[in-house]
Amino acid sequence: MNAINPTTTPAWARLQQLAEDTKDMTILSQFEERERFDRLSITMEDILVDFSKNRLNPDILDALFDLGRECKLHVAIEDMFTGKPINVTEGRAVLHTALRNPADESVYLDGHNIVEDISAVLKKMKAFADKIQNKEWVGYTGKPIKSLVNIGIGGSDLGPVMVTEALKPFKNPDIEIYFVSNVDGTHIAETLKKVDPETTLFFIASKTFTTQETMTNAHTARDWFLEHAKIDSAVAKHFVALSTNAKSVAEFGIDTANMFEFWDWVGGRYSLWSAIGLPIACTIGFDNFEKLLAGAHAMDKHFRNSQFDRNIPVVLAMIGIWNTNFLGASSEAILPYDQYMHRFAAYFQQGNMESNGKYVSRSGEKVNYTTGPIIWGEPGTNGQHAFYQLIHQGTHLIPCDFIAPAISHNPIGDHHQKLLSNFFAQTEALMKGKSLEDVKVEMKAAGKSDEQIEEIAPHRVFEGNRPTNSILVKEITPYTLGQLLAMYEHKIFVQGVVWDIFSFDQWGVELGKVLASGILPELHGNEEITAHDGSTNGLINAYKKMR
Ligand SMILES: O=P(O)(O)OC[C@H]1O[C@](O)(CO)[C@@H](O)[C@@H]1O
Repeated sequence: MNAINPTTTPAWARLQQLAEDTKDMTILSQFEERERFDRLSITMEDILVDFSKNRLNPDILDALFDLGRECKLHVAIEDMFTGKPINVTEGRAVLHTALRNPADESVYLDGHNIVEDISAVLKKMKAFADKIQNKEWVGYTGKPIKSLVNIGIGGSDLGPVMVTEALKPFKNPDIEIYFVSNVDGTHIAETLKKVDPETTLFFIASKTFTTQETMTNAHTARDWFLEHAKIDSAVAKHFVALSTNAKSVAEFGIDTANMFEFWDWVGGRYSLWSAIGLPIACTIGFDNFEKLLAGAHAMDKHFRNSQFDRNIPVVLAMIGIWNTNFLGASSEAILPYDQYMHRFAAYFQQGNMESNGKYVSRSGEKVNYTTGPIIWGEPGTNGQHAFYQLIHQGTHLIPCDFIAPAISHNPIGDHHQKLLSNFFAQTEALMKGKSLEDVKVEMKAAGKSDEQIEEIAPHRVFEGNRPTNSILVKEITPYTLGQLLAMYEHKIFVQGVVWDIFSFDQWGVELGKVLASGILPELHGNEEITAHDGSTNGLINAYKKMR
């Protein structure tokens, strides 16, 4: 992969000039072109992506796609799909896309067709998920499994949590699923209160099988289970592992026959498509899990084969780059108008920030431009009553993605129309704003005095011109959710390529882990600690006195 500093490309210089030339351009003025909505929206099957409410004109869009070309984006896309070792700092390929390939489409890595390995694990996952769903997998007292507990963190938690929540309408009503991630004992303690050892199955989900939080929770769960079951052999019926590390799985005491394997070319935050997705398959059924994979595969094909200006992930990525690097945005909000998708933003917080939160370029130098934005968000309409004030009238430019299904899984009265009226109104308000003149006219009509108008009117003005993308989905199903997830994954990938960073490692999380393992033994005794800086020593010693 060629390292290209994007700021050295002709397109970057053009975009800087365009940003200067269009600094007074309003989004609304661009709608004088009647076809703008048709031109700046893309429909793929049951998903409509409208990006017309952005500060874009045709020249800007052209320059953005040129930037992609000048950063060799087309080469990078092929490198990823064909298994080149693009995760350079860890010496690995990045092939989560192969996990959703149809079984008859080969993908070769080091001369070996990995789709065969993937199919074998999927077959094993199907057999297991079917047994859980059909109440054929029984616990040590012969009762079928009713409760699933996934113990994992980061990519071994957030994906399954988000998907099982988003697809709750497809859940088997006889099965409950719980997630334990935090090393705070409260998380496991509160979860264990809700489940019965005779009917509970634990997934120990960890790519490395070394992560402190997961291993600590896994040991606590096993101790709790054995306090009830008393016999070690019962563990086999109640613990399965989802991992790449067979040796550590065996050392923990899980029979490797109960291990569902994945591979080092699956990044943790891209792993819900692998064995890490087993809790999803057990909850919504394997058929639905396959539909999730099929939706993602459809988006993979769209991404790999569509020209840049009709390519949803590329368009979203390049708009994000425009907003970040040329308009000065430093965060992006993801706002699903779907209560079931309440963990969607949290999921892509990891996906995006662990991937593109980097200041070192692929050639090892500190970048001289902004990279990955801060990702955050909550479902609408709750967010409207919490943080939208700042999005409308704050001093930060916060581009937003609004996402909603046209059809609700809970069509009660006019709830859904009210929900969607808010979605549409918010994007309109963010674009149009409200002028001082309009505020004054409105206040006058409401009988306010000139003095009151003078004093209050400025506070009621909305500048508008705030960019949004609107993503309308016919219905949230396993298939369309798979499409949406792959869409954002590829957006992140494209941005990493243009920003010239390595999106598939996460060295930034290591230092804290190492220091914590050094501090842990220092917390055991009561002696005063002096090995650190003044603040850290002070905090440790204060903790020892307080406890
Ligand atoms: O699946 P594992 O190996 O337990 O790792 C969990 C998470 O920890 C990280 O390595 C760092 O936080 C993530 O990338 C990963 O998803």
